[in-house]
Amino acid sequence: MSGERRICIEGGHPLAGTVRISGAKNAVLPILAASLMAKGSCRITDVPNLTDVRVMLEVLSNLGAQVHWDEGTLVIDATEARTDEISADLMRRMRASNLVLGPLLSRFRRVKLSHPGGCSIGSRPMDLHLKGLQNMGARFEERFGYFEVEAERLQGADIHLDFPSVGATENLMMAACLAKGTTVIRNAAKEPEIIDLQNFLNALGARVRGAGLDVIRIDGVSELGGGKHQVIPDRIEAGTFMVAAAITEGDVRITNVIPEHVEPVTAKLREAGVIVQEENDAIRVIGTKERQGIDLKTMPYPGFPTDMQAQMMAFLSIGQGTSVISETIFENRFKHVDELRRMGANIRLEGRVAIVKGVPSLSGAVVEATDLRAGSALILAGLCAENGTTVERIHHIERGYERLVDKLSILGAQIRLEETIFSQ
Ligand SMILES: CC(=O)N[C@H]1[C@@H](OP(=O)(O)OP(=O)(O)OC[C@H]2O[C@@H](n3ccc(=O)[nH]c3=O)[C@H](O)[C@@H]2O)O[C@H](CO)[C@@H](O)[C@@H]1O
Ligand SMILES: C=C(OP(=O)(O)O)C(=O)O
Repeated sequence: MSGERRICIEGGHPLAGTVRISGAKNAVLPILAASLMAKGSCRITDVPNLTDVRVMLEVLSNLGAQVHWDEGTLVIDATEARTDEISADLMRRMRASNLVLGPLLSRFRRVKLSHPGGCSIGSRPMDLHLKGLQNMGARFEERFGYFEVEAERLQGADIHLDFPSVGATENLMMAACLAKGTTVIRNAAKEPEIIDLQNFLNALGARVRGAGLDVIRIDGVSELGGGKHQVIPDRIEAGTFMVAAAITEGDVRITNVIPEHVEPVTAKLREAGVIVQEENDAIRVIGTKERQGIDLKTMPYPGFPTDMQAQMMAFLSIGQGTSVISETIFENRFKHVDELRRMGANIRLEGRVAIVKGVPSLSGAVVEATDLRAGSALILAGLCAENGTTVERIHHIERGYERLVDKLSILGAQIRLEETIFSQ
């Protein structure tokens, strides 16, 4: 038996009410990888139930970590963990599986993992991760699609990243925790998830400072123990709900948000005519008919996040203005354009720039989620389209949104999950 899941939406219902944001996927994944370095029990709360989290937990269990997960609280004890080959299948299922490289190398001095490969948004090489580890004394070989990386105890080093890569910053920060001496990472990524990782590592006894700035310093320690940590709210899920309120001309209060983390989205929605009211840890978004075309360019934090580009494009597809969207982070992150066109959007691509000419309305169609955020953009388009929309290949969406269909239903969306079972 095999099944095919899809999401069906009847558009045209303004969203209203309150929605709570889950813990951040991009914060919890490096935190789970980091827990492999701890000798002791780690208690992590606000862990979202996502496919990517489940895959990472499978990786941890296969490496001998004890994992207990109950209602958003995870207890992980990796005291008895060992280094082992990580199956190509697990590596393929989740890009962020490459985040175990730094922790395993640092603790066990040897690691073998298959290349996580590219994905539909770009080739996603790991050269910056490996170059940084080489600076710390690691040697690596790439054979038959596997990386074999080895080191004596890693040595602190002065590392300048050519680009503020999120994953490379995280891998090097984690590797440096158990290294001998001090590591300095310059031109580091400044995303909020990097600060969350620093807080987790320090709760385990690491000595990391500077996360959120260009330069991060890590004084190596000989061992990490257990600790407690609450994962920060997911700024991309929050941004997606902000656009959901705007695109349906609804009125939604979004709780468990750090407003500063979604500031780039807030600024662009306001520029486009949406009302956004900030509270301490909540945001209220009120959509209006007065939509303006805007220009936006994806940039490393605190610039506009690439992970919100597709959702904003769906929003800007409707209205009177023309918008210009430049994607500077990933070379192939416009796959949603063809699908939005199927729904009547008027979008022209010129290399890494999309020119979006607003249309009065979109019409429902059968469309395909080509990646995680492309999928959420199509759901947003479906929420305001005339007639019904069916979004297929939703396993991409389930990688990064916890209970998306339920949360949208509670806000008044006419949306349901459908499963067709085929017998073979
Ligand atoms: C699990 C997680 O946190 N994923 C996020 C993380 O991905 P990820 O950590 O993979 O993103 P990076 O910041 O590393 O990648 C950004 C750019 O740098 C390039 N690059 C990266 C590393 C390297 O060694 N060489 C290289 O050329 C990539 O191909 C890409 O073009 O940050 C991205 C950029 O904000 C987000 O879209 C992803 O949601
Ligand atoms: C690209 C994303 O994630 P990942 O790096 O896990 O593929 C994303 O969250 O939009």
